[in-house]
Amino acid sequence: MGVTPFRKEPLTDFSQGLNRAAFEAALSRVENQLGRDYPLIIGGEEVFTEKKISSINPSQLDQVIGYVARGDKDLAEKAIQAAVHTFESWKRVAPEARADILRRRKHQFSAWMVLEAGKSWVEADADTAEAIDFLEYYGREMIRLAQPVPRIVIPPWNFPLAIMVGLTVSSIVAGNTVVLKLASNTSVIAAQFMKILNEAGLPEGVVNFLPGPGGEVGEYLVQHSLARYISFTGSREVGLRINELAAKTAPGQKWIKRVIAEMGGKNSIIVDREADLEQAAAEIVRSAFGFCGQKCSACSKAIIHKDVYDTMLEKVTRLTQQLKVAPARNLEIDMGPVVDERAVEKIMDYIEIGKKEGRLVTGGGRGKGNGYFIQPTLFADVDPEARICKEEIFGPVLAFVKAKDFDHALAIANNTEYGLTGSVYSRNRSHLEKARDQFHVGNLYFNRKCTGAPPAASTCPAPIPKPAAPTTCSNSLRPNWYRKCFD
Ligand SMILES: NC(=O)c1ccc[n+]([C@@H]2O[C@H](COP(=O)([O-])OP(=O)(O)OC[C@H]3O[C@@H](n4cnc5c(N)ncnc54)[C@H](O)[C@@H]3O)[C@@H](O)[C@H]2O)c1
Ligand SMILES: N[C@@H](CCC=O)C(=O)O
Repeated sequence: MGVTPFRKEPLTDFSQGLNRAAFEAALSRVENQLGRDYPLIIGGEEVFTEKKISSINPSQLDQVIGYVARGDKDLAEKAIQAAVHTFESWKRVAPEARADILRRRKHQFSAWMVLEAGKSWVEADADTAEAIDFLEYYGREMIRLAQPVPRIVIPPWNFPLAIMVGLTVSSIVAGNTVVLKLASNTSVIAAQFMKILNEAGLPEGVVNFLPGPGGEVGEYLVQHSLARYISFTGSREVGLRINELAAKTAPGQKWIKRVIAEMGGKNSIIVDREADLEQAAAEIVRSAFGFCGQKCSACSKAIIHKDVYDTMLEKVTRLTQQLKVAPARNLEIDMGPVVDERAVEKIMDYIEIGKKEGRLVTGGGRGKGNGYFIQPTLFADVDPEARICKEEIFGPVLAFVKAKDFDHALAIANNTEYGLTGSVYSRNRSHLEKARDQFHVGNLYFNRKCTGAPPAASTCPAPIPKPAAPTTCSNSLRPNWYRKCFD
């Protein structure tokens, strides 16, 4: 049977009153459901536990989003046995991903993300659209995917719908069964998604829902003799630990475990002497401060040709100072809160480091309000060897670095152990060609921001050969692998 071609889910136009009203209504509906209890789901059975994960609204710390049951090693054992048991029947069934069920509740899922993850309306809408894209994409890709096995899926909290859905659905459409070990911060959104899978008619035991601490439940699953495939997205530190643990053979283990680990980034935008500076400035600000810089793809290093450095610094500073930081519940914000207290501490530590390594131009402190707000922060004249130029901060902190020429800019961009995304703004074709060869990243963009990779939809005029994979970014399951385009 033929399938219709993949089409990217359109984003919501919030300038339309009807769309704003529909989103407001979804927020109100979700607010009426706050504070509920959510069970684990193992082999289709709901399991409530004594210990619970309390999920709170990072924009408003006294608001509880929900209480989610907390897995432990015994429950992890049950979940893996359920996945192995169900695998025997599921591997013979070829289901379709039912994107329509999620599409009908689009705003509702986005509303959960506004409240639980602190995403702005626009960022939450894009996350939901990407989740729908993954359902559509993997529904079509199922026949090309690997031999089925029981899988462990470990997503991060920062794309609480899109990445969790992408990792889970890419597994199940190919006939795998899944133990889904969630990030605790955003487990209510995932609990809502479990309801959708149930409604779509997914048999019990195909996806087993297991929130719980990474060090305890995650490591137990990864080391289990029956775990055969681990799909992980998260920090480099945890990804490398999982890779190491999975490489050790457990007693009774028959198969060599396979690990897909998509990890962190330290991403640069290069602005050349000949470039559209207005566009570059606006998009540096979006890439650096959209969702508070809490994207693996976020720009945290702006590398600027010396001839346009002062102009760019002035433009980016002005735009940064205009950003409105406030609770994510309101449409008219540019930045909501960061996700939790740990994130606040880590980011504020980096800001203190930045004060010693560069010149603080704007920001540098906590934002106002009863939430995890941090001001968008810009450091200028940062040395390429500075820590804030090399380490992933995962927050709203941007370093400006001056380059002598284009080759120097590329060398600064590549001066990191990460290799995830990067952009070049230039009108010089030979510089773009050079970047195409020498900029060491997984996703490279020309004259476009470095966040917001579209699943499956390539705008490249022609395919370009794939280079050796960067050491800390394995995107092998991602449909957007190594896209280099002019747009
Ligand atoms: N490359 C990508 O596509 C991509 C996408 C999104 C996020 N990220 C990265 O993810 C990070 C932010 O997400 P995070 O804070 O959730 O990351 P994290 O590594 O702290 O956690 C990711 C997941 O791993 C689990 N975990 C933690 N310790 C574990 C252990 N010892 N064993 C097994 N599982 C364990 C967590 O509970 C969570 O579910 C950033 O570094 C970001 O760059 C990468
Ligand atoms: N898909 C997102 C990155 C996900 C990581 O956090 C982007 O391309 O900006």
